[in-house]
Amino acid sequence: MKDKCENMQPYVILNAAMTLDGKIATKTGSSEISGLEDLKRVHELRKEVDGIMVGINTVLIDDPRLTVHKITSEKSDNPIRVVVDNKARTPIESRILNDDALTIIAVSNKVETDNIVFERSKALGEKADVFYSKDSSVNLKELMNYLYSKKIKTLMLEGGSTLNFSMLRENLIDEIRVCVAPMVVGGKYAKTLFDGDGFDFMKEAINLELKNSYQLGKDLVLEYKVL
Ligand SMILES: NC(=O)C1=CN([C@@H]2O[C@H](COP(=O)(O)OP(=O)(O)OC[C@H]3O[C@@H](n4cnc5c(N)ncnc54)[C@H](O)[C@@H]3O)[C@@H](O)[C@H]2O)C=CC1
Ligand SMILES: Nc1nc(O)c(N)c(N[C@@H]2O[C@H](COP(=O)(O)O)[C@@H](O)[C@H]2O)n1
Repeated sequence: MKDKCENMQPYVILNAAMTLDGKIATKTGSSEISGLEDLKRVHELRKEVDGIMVGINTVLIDDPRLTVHKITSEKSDNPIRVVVDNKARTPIESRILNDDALTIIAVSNKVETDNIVFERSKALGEKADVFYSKDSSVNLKELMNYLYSKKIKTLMLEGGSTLNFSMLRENLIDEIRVCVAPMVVGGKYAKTLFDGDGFDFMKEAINLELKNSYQLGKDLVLEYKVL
């Protein structure tokens, strides 16, 4: 993986699993999509990177560990975990705050005006490193520079769809690796690989180049470079 030292930003790989109809979770938040072989691939990637990042909704819905636990590993293999969490809503008892790895919680400038957010960020500071953004929604470029300064040279982005789109729109994603499972769930309220506001016109679309594709068990893995 290349070092993006010229921008002082980590090299970012978005990894996700989706159904053939592009959903990364059902409308109720159920998201067990990858087969066992793909989960092993995901954990090999977690072992390879310096950091792993998710949005706060993913923490609230999945309570993920974001450690390397589906393959043989040691604690030192776990990447630094990062949560993009405007209002410091990460529950203190959540698994992402356990002792398995360091965690960084990125909060917005709401800590300056909202006392409850300030108190929550202070409590989170007991268990994690808190990054304070200057903007009302975490400034992702600023955050990438901060993560790079913390020696995170490679970062795995693990969703959800809102954060995925913000990172894509800000041109912060270098690669997309997606597992397409042979299932269809439908539903206009089910999360897709990229949600957020979306673009208005096709000419604004982010272009990709397919670099690799292969079958893993029943799943298909597609690897793209973001152009
Ligand atoms: N199948 C898969 O590979 C994966 C599925 N998921 C699923 O995705 C769903 C959660 O996705 P979402 O609801 O879209 O939430 P999300 O996990 O993307 O979190 C979005 C939230 O992050 C916060 N945020 C702060 N600054 C932000 C910024 N600059 N840009 C964007 N967000 C910012 C906001 O509060 C925003 O609402 C869950 O159901 C989870 O299971 C999540 C990861 C992987
Ligand atoms: N690659 C992949 N395949 C799936 O089927 C998934 N549901 C996910 N979800 C991501 O993994 C997180 C759970 O991590 P832990 O096992 O608890 O460490 C979940 O929050 C999503 O980010 N990914």
